[in-house]
This record gives sequence, structure tokens and C-alpha cells, in this order.
Amino acid sequence: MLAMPLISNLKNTRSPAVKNVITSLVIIYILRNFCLHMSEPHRAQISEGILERMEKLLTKVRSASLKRKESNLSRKLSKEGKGKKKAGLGSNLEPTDLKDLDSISINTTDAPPVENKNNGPQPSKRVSQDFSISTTPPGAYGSTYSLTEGPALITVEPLPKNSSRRSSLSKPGTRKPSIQHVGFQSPELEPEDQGENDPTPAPTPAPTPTPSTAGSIKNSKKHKHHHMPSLISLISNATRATSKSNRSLRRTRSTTTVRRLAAYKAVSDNFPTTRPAYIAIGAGALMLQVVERISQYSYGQLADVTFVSTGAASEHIMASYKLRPITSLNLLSPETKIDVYFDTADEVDDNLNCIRGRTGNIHLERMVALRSENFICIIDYHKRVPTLFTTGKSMAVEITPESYFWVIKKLRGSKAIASLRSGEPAISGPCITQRGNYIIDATWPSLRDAGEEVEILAEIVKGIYGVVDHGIFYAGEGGWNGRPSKVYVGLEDGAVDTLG
Ligand SMILES: O=C(CO)[C@H](O)[C@H](O)COP(=O)(O)O
Repeated sequence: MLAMPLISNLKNTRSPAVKNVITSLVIIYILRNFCLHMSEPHRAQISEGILERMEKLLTKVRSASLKRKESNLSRKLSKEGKGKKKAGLGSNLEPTDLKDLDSISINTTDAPPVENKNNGPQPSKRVSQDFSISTTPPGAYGSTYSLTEGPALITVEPLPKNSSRRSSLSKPGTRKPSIQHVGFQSPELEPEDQGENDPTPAPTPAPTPTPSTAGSIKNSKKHKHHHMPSLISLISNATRATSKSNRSLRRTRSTTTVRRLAAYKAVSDNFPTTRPAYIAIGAGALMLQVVERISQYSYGQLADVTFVSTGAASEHIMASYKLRPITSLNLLSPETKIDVYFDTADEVDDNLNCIRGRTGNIHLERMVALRSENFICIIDYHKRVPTLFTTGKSMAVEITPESYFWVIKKLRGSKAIASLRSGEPAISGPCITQRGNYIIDATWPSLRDAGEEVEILAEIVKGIYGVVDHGIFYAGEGGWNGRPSKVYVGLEDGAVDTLG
């Protein structure tokens, strides 16, 4: 459907070069959709071919356009030579000289200044080395979601066999961004990933227009004809993203991609197969990708699954994908076990002990872990350490508000660097948990071993009056205290390590 504006544009285009480009783009677009259904190695091969073809085409068009520009220039100069003086020749050589190329713009920076006897040296036009296919007037759409629409070279896990593609696609939040989404910023993309390294298309969790994007919507209504250039841009961006992702297949992946690969694998490996099922989901950036993967299951597969949140942040993540979790563990009967609990951590050591707490509701997270059959912890390689407190991260210590001075004194006595977590800028004063408690962020010098010392430290902290809970999830002599059953580590090269 997206190819239609391109095809209709063929009729209005005079330049054979542009016709050539449009035809090829349509073919590429169709091929690209076709490729989405292929296995990764095939897709990679084919997309390399597409890229080569695309690059050849672009080079051709580029030289054709430059020739055209040169001849326009000499025509203008010769007219001027005949006495038709015009001031500011350079400014008349706007890309309108390339009007046949419609939205294809060639910026010309390093062109030598053109000497003109009447007007002296002309302002130099900017000629860039790179051929660019632009969408709309620059900046009209800002940073676009369409950048993630590129060929999905890294669809990590196929949908489970019995999943119905139709129902999965029609499920809210799983639909691919349509052309109307151009102009919205994908909420879960880190800046480093936008259109650069993250080739996996993400479902759109109901984007919220910002004032600037509201402007874009207005613009897009006003310039209906920009739909076609937007598509060109989409393919061009996708091509760039593909080429970068091909390169990154051989090198490293961005943190977001690495996390997504780990999250997708963790969900695919541990999605419960029996019904009724209970799935708990924590908070943190990575959980968005867990929920994204879960939302790809069909309605049938999600039927009779009860979701459990570990607090408001986790509820919010699930709500963005139309999952409605229960918000209190007391709604589960005492016999009910949560089948799987997906969450993340700040550091995981060699024994799979971990520290956690940036999201705050540490006590609720512990209770969910204790009530779960499997705690699946998902991290990226930065968080994998030999012993805890290696990276300088703090863990949360949840305390009653009255105990603040008492606890902080005791923690500092145990060699911790500890401070009360502030609620700024949301609230003035201390951060208050959903249960009305305060949080102290505490870090220690790196522990020497990944076993005994963890347990000793955890017991010291838990033994201080006023401490409700803390962020060390471990197993020791004294029993199991929420240590993950498995840890999925997204590695730099895109592989996923499974520990435990
Ligand atoms: O408290 C936690 C998990 O409940 C973690 O400390 C925290 O969420 C990690 O967040 P991110 O994935 O954004 O680094």
C-alpha cells in the first residue's frame, strides 16, 4: 500500500533518472517486505544485494543531477553574459534547478566559487559528498519513528508455531508503525539507537504527541504530497540502518539491541505453556522489551494469563501494551505460585546474586520473587560482574521514615557510602515508596567473593532496625532470598548468555 504514492508519482515525473530510482525503490520496498518473512542469513544476503543495487543507482542519479546542475549553471551564466544581469546568482541556483528530482536534494558544499565578471565571486553553494534523499522541508518531521521501520534483520525469535500472525498483528500495540507515525519519537529508543544501530522494528506503544510533533501533524496535513518523499526517506533511512546493522553484525550491537535480544530470548524460553498462568513483570528500561515480546503472542496464547506488577512503574509499562496486571499480591490466593517473574538488576555476580533497586519498590520486588517459581533476570553485559559492587552502583535500602538517621549511621558504620534518595524534581523532599517508606542508596567497596560476603552483608543490612528490605537478592547458607533462577545476559556481539 505504501508503494502506491510512489507508483502514481511515476506518471508525473519527467526525468528518466528519477523514474529509474522510483521504480527501483518500489521493487526494493516489495522485496524488503518479502524479506521480512525469511530466515536471517537469507535476509542478510538479500539485503546486501539490495544495498549494492541502491548504491549504484544513487551514484548514477547523483552524476546525472550534477551534470544537469552544471548545464543549468552555464545556461544562466551565458544568459547573464548577454546582459541580463541578475544579482545574487548563487541564490538563484536553489535545488529548484533539480526540480525533476522532486524530493531528491543534492547539497553542494565544496564547489569552487563561480567567477562572474559582473558580480565578482559568487557565494559558494554547499555541495556535500553524500547523496541524500530528503523527505520534507528539513526538520519538518524531526527525529522519526520510521527509522526503526527498516528491514528487520534481527527478528530474534520466530513467533511460537501456533501463534496466529493475523491476531498478533491486529493486537493493540503490535502493529507496525504506519506512515502517520512519522514524526513521533519512539518512546523506548535511546538516542544512540535512533536509526543507527537498532534494526529490530518495535511495536508502537501509543505514542503521545508532543508540542513539536503536534506541529508535524499539522504540517503533514498541509503538505499531503509529502507522503511520497516520506516513503523515499523511509526506505533510504532503512537502507542506511540496514547497512549499519550489517556492519554491526560483524562488530558490536548497541545496548538497546543487546538488551532486546536478551529480553526476547528470555521471554521465548520461559513463556509458560500451561494454563492458568501467572506472569510477573518488573520495571526498568529492559522490561519494556519484555512486554513488547509478550505482546507479540496471540490473544489465544495470552488467554488465561494473569499478569502481576511489582509497582506503579511496572503497571505503567504493561498498560502501554494494554496488559492489565493485578496490583496487589493479596489478590492471589496463598497457594498460587507465579510461574515466571521477569525483571532486571544492576549487577549480577558469578553466583547469580544480584543488587537491585533503582526502581525503588524493593520490598514488593522481593515478595514477588519469593512467590515465583522462576525469577528470570535479564541484563546486558555491563551488569555482569565477578563480585557485587564492582561498578560503583548503589543498591536500595528501603526503610521506615522514622528510622532514617539511625539506619544511615549504622550503614556508614559498615563502610557503606549511603545517602537518602531524593524525590526531586517530582516531589520536594525524600523519595517515598508506594508503601510510604524512604529509600537509602548505599554502596560498598567491591566484595571479595561472590558467596559468603554477600550473605554476611545482606544479613548485616537486614538486621538494622528500621530496614524494611534491601536490594541484595541472593541465596546462601541461610536459604534462598530471591536470587534469580536464570540470568540472560545480552552480550556485546548480540549473542545471549544463559546462566543458571
Ligand atoms: O530495580 C531494578 C529492577 O527492579 C533495577 O535496579 C533497575 O530497574 C535497573 O533498571 P535499568 O534496566 O533501567 O538499568
